[in-house]
Amino acid sequence: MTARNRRLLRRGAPALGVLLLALVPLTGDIYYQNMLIMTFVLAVLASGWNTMAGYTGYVSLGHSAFIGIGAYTAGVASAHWGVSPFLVAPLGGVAAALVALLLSVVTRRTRGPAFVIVTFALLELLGLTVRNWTSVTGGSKGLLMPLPTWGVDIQDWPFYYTLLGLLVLAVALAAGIARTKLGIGLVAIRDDEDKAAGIGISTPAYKSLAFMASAVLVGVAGAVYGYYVSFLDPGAMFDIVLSVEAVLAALMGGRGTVWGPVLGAFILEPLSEVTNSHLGGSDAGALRLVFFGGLLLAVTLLLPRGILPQAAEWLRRRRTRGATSPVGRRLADAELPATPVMRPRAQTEDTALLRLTGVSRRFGGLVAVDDCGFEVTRGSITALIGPNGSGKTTVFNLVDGTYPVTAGRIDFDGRRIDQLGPTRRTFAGIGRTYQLPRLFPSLTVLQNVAAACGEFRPGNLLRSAVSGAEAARATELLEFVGLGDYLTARATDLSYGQRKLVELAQVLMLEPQLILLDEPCAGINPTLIRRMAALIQALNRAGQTFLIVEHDMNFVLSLSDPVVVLSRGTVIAHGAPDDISADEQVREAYLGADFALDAATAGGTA
Ligand SMILES: Nc1ncnc2c1ncn2[C@@H]1O[C@H](COP(=O)(O)OP(=O)(O)OP(=O)(O)O)[C@@H](O)[C@H]1O
Repeated sequence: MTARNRRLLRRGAPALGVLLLALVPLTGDIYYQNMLIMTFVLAVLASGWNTMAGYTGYVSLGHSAFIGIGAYTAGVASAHWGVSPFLVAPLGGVAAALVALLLSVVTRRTRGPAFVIVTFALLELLGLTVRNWTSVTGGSKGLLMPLPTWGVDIQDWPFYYTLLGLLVLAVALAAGIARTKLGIGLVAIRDDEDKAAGIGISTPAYKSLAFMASAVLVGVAGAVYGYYVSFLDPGAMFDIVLSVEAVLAALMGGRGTVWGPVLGAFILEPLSEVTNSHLGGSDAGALRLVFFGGLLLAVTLLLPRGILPQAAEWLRRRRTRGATSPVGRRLADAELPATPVMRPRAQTEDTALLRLTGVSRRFGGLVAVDDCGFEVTRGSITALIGPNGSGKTTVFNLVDGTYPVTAGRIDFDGRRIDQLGPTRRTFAGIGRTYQLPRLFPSLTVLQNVAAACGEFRPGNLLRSAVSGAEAARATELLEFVGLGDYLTARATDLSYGQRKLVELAQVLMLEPQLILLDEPCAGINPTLIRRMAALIQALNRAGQTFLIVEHDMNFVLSLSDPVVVLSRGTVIAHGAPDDISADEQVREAYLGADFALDAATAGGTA
């Protein structure tokens, strides 16, 4: 299929689907009309859940709480003001979004299973509140909604078309988010939240926006749904089964995709109807829960990625069958392209860009860094070397804000930074790579680089994820590190060494003043080591400051000046490479008595 036909199909199929759905009520079949109304509610709920769990990675088991919030907000408001619930339905969306905002603030440091439990608790808490706030909500007796004001001849059409409209909006919102910088940031958070914070993604703001987006339309749909069922019962409005169905729909169709949750809802709701009509008696509720729990288990085991991603993978394999992957090609030992121009930053008078003074870090009884102090001069390539476990990576983690210091202070560019969070240190001008590269596996190489942001500009969040000057810059940086041919490759398809180069390009995207490189040569082949050395030198000639941790002594001693040596978390030597390699204490603690610098293999840099 040509790209044009694919585009046509992508736009035409949804339009045709909406048109067909719009025609259903005209057939006059009440059974299917009601089934579709419930399907729309589930699809909006599943789509909202997907924005929180599929895009952002925060799995909620209480998402149906937003249905209840919307329904009760509209029910109480319409009773109070004596107006149609349709008119106050948007208030249901506002209330749901505000609760979602509160949830994002309360759970700022809560991840994984703890977050799941919080969302379940939220659902229970709201149900309890509604049950006990009798004067406003009617308590356990429930709340009667006003009767519809239209004639029986048009049946439930107003509910049907409003919910269909909400479903279209939900899909448009999910698709819109996926295309923006916000969306790419959410996927980065899902893949590796700490790393995302380290490349300048303001995770609290992104998560708050995502949570609100995941709740707002669910709240409006809840208001319409409440009016449709005509009676608000706390048990039904804050029902865990509805949450489980939404999770199941999204997982079945494809978590993290735009259409997966909708597809899942259109499969699941008819199934639910069947179980409803066949599972009667007093145990019907429990049996349905067991049925959907079992289905959830089956989907997780048999279709872990969901129908749409699995189908897309199958198509991709078919398309690329027999083709050789460009990713396996050896990087040429070619000339480097021109060094990218870095944005000049205002500088202070201080010649030391980074200064650690009396810094210590304990992990329980273990002192990983002990009264450590050294400076990184502007424009230098400073090496930080020392035996395994001497505290080098911990120093990096203290400088970039991954860990707080136990004692001492860290100054960067003339100001104290040890109280700042990781993202603010990134904005201050510190960029960092990792011993084991940490790229976002769900993003392409270009997206990985473009996701990095050196400052927070709220206006940017709704801009296209990878476009304009930013895309051009990310491409330029990838070409500079030698990976211009791999822009659309998945980060996970690259070799280990190539990932290290992408991570360097990602850091350069931040236009940092200081780059911390954690073992840039570990596990990569000699060609890439030479390329890495050439890149570092070219960037340094253009004014870039580096602090490098590395065990390849030929590489690091030929590249750096000065060299700082750590042993047991303390600086034991500091000086020029020749002095360091001749230092008795350093030889004894790290280099070995017979150490000699091999200029011929020194990263090709000698
Ligand atoms: N999060 C942590 N919790 C507990 N102990 C830690 C933690 N991080 C580091 N350590 C300990 O701190 C000490 C220093 O570790 P660190 O990784 O900083 O050493 P390193 O010099 O980078 O070692 P290598 O050269 O092997 O990478 C080690 O004993 C390590 O086990």
